[in-house]
Amino acid sequence: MAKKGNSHSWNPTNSTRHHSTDAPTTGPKRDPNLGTYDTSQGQETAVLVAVPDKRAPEAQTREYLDELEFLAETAGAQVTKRFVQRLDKPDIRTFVGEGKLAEIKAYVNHARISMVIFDDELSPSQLRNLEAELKVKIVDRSLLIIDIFARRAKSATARTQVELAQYQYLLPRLTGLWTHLDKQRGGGVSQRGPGETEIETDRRVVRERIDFLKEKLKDFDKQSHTQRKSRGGVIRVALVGYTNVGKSTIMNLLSRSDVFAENKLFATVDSTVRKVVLENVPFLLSDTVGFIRKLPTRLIESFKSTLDEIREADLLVHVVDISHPSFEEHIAVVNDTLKDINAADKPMLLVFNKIDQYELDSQALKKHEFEGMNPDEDEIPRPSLEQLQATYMAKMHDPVIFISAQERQNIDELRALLVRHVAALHRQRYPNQGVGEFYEAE
Ligand SMILES: Nc1nc2c(ncn2[C@@H]2O[C@H](COP(=O)(O)OP(=O)(O)OP(=O)(O)O)[C@@H](O)[C@H]2O)c(=O)[nH]1
Ligand SMILES: [Mg+2]
Repeated sequence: MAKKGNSHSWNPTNSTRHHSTDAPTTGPKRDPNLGTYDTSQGQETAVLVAVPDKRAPEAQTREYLDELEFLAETAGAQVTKRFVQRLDKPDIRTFVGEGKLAEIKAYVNHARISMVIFDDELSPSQLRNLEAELKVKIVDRSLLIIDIFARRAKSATARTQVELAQYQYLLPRLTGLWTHLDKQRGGGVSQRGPGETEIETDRRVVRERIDFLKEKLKDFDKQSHTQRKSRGGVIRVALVGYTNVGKSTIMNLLSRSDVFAENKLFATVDSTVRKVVLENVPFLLSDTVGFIRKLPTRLIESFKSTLDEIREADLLVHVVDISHPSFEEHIAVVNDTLKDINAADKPMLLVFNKIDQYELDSQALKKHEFEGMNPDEDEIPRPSLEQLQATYMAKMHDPVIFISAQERQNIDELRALLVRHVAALHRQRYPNQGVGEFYEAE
């Protein structure tokens, strides 16, 4: 069953930021092992900063920031303000321009904000400059996502993968922070500041840890490869999709299991595999980590073992949240990520989920229009669910189905669709074995 709205306090143990010799008197506690800080002290207050392209539509900018705010909330931070500056490209030194930075600084000081979150990955030097200027925690999109993953990862493999991503994020950022500290102490550029040796030591420690974690993951890979081989003879289906679209809810529905599902981003980080038998047709169903726009590449790389589940699947079930205004972009992000991990040319079923929510939202919009309130003038009128279905049935190459996992709408049709495709794949792959045989032999 889906658990809605569970709130957990954020408590990542290994947040890889804020490397500094001078521990602040208030704020996050320093991890003595690596000089990193735990960013989970109580409820954090945060502001969001985005630098959209000058031509980006207003509605898109708002949605990107909504998503960043959702990520921040998932990580336990309360967002109190958003700053947007339209530029051709972000400022190379401080991401935003001088004027905007002064505006952010004034607000951060006045409202006693503890963290500034940027909707992009910052370069090590941007990070250092912003930290020197704003004197609060600077978090970029990559770090925010890595921190959420750190909180969610449960299995040994997922935890090792997250730790690898954390150290890889940290490594290029060690220098910057030290140089900044040296300058504060009055050390000139030509002068070798104190800490020069320490940073080399730190770098070495981090590199060694990265090597160690990579080796450890290789061992896990070997183990899971053997495990997967022993599952031979049965078709493997993977649920894929953008984060928070309902993959785990569908997994629970189909396999009658109890996988953690909730209205937060990245509820699932570990992949789960269940054996499902529908109408005597057995297959393995795996629930996987959701995708998101601008997923840090290093995170994808370090999550290789988890993504193998997708790469080795015979059939992908691509779940889409049709009630989300950006669902089309989400489809594109998922398809691009599948390409990145070499899993794009697999047979796919498209499941448009949350039709109940789509209808609810449409009714609410109509009511607004009727009452003469139209808050979004740049918004294009919504097609009806029937119109959408017709469009997508005609437009997509893959089979399409519209469901509500929560309200159990069209679930029998989804099961029938799955059975048909799994049985066909089974006959193709194992021509000498009857579809039910594997199951019966067990
Ligand atoms: N209205 C509505 N909500 C749904 C439906 N299916 C799932 N949800 C809700 O959507 C939220 C996310 O569902 P999950 O199943 O956790 O989504 P997920 O794709 O596994 O998410 P991640 O693991 O975070 O990538 C939960 O609050 C679900 O209860 C649906 O058909 N309609
Ligand atoms: Mg999930």
